[in-house]
Amino acid sequence: MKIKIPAKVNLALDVLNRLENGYHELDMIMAPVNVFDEMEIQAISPSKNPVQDEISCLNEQLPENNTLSKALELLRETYPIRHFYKISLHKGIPSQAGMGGGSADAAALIKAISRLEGLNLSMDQMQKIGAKVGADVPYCLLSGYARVKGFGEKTEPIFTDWQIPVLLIQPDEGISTPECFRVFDELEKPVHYDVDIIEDALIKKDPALLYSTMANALEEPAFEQLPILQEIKEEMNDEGIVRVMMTGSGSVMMGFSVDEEVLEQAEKKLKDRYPFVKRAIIGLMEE
Ligand SMILES: C[C@](O)(CO)[C@H](O)COP(=O)(O)OP(=O)(O)OC[C@H]1O[C@@H](n2ccc(N)nc2=O)[C@H](O)[C@@H]1O
Ligand SMILES: Nc1ncnc2c1ncn2[C@@H]1O[C@H](COP(=O)(O)OP(=O)(O)OP(=O)(O)O)[C@@H](O)[C@H]1O
Repeated sequence: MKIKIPAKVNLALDVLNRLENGYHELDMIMAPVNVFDEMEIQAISPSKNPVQDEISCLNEQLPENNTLSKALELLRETYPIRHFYKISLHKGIPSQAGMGGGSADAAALIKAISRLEGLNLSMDQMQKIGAKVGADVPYCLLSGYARVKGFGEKTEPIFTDWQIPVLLIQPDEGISTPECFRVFDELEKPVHYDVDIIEDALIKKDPALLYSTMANALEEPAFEQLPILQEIKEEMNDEGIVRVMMTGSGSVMMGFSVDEEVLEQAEKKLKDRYPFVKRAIIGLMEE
C-alpha cells in the first residue's frame, strides 16, 4: 500500500495554560497543505519468519524511537496485530518545521494498519492511540480544517472548502518544539488571541479578515531563539507579501497574498537564499 501524506499548518495558535505534566493547553486552527511525505507499507510474509517491523527512511535519518515505531508499539499493545510490516518513508515535509511531519506519518500508519489488519478502528479509537504518539496526531487523523484544543486531543472539523495560496520558507535551522514552549514559559507577558474570529474568517472565506486576525503565540519565543525568522519575515514583506506568520513551533514562515503573482515573484527571488522555499495551497490534500 502506497500513501501520500499531507502536512499541516497552523492558522491560529493560542497558548492558554501550562498543564501539570509540563504540556500546554492550546487553542488552534489547523489546516492541511499540499506538501507530502510518501510511505509504502507491506506486510512481511510469515514464510520469512519475521521477528520485527522494518522501518526505513529513504532520504533522511530517523531517530531509533520515531513516530512510526511508537505508533506500531502502541497498536501492538492495544490490538491483536497479526503481521510484521516493512515501511519505507520518503520525507517531503521538512523537519522541525511546525508542519507536523512526524505526526502526519504516525496518523497515516495508524489508519493503514487498521485497514490492513481488518481492525476497522473508529476515529475515537485511532485518536486515543495517536494522542500517545504526539500532540498533533489526533488532528492528523481527522485531517481537513479543524479547531484543535486541549493538548491537541480535542478536534472539531471546520467546514470550509477555501483554498489559500501560501509561500513557505524555512531557513537552515529548525526549532525544537519543547525548547520553543520552554522559552514561551519565560515570557513576561504572553499575549492571547481571539481564535473564534479567525475561525469566522475561514468560514466566510474573507482574506482581509483572516490576514488581520491570524496569530501564533509561539512566534515571539521562536523569534527569540532564531532571529533569522524576523529577517525572513521582513524580506517577505519587502517582496510585497502582506501577511507573514510562523506555523506551529516553527521554523517555517508562511507568506500570504491574494495576488498569487506576488507569491510567485517572491519565490523566484528567495529560492536560492533558503533551503526550503515552496509555493503551496492550504486546504488542498492532493497534488
Ligand atoms: C505546537 C504544535 O507544533 C502545534 O501544531 C504541536 O501541538 C506540537 O505537537 P507535537 O510536535 O506532535 O508534540 P509532541 O511530540 O507531543 O510534544 C513535543 C513537546 O512539545 C511540548 N508541547 C506539545 C504540545 C502541547 N500541547 N504542549 C506542549 O508543551 C512539550 O514540551 C512536548 O514534550
Ligand atoms: N516520522 C518522522 N518524521 C520526521 N521526523 C521524525 C519522525 N519521527 C520522529 N522524528 C523526529 O522528530 C523531530 C521533529 O519532527 P517533525 O518534523 O514532526 O517536527 P515538527 O515540524 O516540529 O512537528 P510539529 O509541527 O508537530 O511540531 C525530527 O527532528 C526527528 O528527529
